[in-house]
Amino acid sequence: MRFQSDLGPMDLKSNHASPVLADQVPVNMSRLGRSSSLTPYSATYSSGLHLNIPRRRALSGKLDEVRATSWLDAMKASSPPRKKMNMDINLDASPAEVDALYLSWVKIYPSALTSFEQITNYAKGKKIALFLDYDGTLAPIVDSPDHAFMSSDMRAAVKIVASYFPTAIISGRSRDKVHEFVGLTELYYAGSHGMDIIGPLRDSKIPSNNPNCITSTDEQGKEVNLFQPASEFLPMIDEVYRSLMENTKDIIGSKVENNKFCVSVHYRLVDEKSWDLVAQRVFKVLENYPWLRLTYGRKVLEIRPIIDWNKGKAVEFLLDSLGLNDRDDVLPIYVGDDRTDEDAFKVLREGNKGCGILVSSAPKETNAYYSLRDPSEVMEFLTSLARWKKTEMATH
Ligand SMILES: O=P(O)(O)OC[C@H]1O[C@H](O[C@H]2O[C@H](CO)[C@@H](O)[C@H](O)[C@H]2O)[C@H](O)[C@@H](O)[C@@H]1O
Repeated sequence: MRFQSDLGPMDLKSNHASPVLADQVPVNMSRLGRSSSLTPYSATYSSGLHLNIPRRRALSGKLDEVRATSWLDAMKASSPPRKKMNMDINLDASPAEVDALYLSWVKIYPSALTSFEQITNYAKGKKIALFLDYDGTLAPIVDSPDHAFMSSDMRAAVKIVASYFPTAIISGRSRDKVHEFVGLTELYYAGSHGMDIIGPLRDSKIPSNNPNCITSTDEQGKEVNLFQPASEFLPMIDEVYRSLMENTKDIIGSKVENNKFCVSVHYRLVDEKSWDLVAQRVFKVLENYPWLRLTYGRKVLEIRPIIDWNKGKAVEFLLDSLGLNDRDDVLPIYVGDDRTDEDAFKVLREGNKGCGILVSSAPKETNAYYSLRDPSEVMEFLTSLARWKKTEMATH
């Protein structure tokens, strides 16, 4: 299966000249191993997915300076106001130029709504598996992370689509929090960027001796697989959460969120003049935690274990648990809006497995094949998918 845009097969390298900063930046290169009681480990489950702690390289002080500047640039560029677009685009562009840029971008990453027929043509005779990000995808981005509610219409759309296709929510939030927001029991949930997964129980390939994967029961008493590849990091994450709270408490507007296996430091409500202060404080705290790394999302710095695990691996894990991985008769669709969703888009693109749909109203470098402007278009897409399936079932 090969997805193709209106302009022909995707060639990411030639689409955009200047990719944004690489997000997998390990922190505290210089104090490697000083304060951690953890030893490097490598875990695996039998489908061939590996959890590796990457080797660290020493960085000079000069490089550290470059890194800090790059982070500030990245922080400024994340979730840009519409008139500024993002750092791939000329910052001085006028609204008309911005619109023109969007129109040429959407030719490369066509709307999943206007390309709906193309998508359902791929899906004919296949089983769709649906993966949905939460913030910015099912719920609009709002100032306060505690108030990122999804609408009841969106909930109804997710519920109906999940009645036709296996559906999972994959979020950077803690699994409990995102489950609470979504409020549907019929879905699978992966929180902490995939480091906390509740998936289906099957006579799966996961070896029973894998300490990160246990059989558990969900709130309904149903048996499920609980996979927590970063469980060893729990005390460290709690500690760093407290330390970040303490060290940022004087920065007005900053907010630290405990997402169980990762921590978010929000700066959406911080005066832009203090963004470098936020970055400095976060770097300072992380100096003591060589086994944690920093990534970023929409006006948020995210601190997480350095294990080789992400939303892409979570998609593979869930497909595997569902018995749907590496099958020609399966079409996984992943819908997400942020940098961490790119890992999932990449897995689907590289394995020619399925399609990623980026939710964005601004041009962005992406590994997705299609785009949707905002959560309201996501809702329309989900509703259309359910309607299409219903008709297909009635006519076959
Ligand atoms: O993977 P996701 O479900 O997209 O989670 C990523 C982060 O989402 C949340 O932060 C973002 O949404 C907030 C509410 O709209 C917004 O205020 C914030 O600026 C955004 O970055 C969540 O609060 C984070 O913990 C997640 O890491």
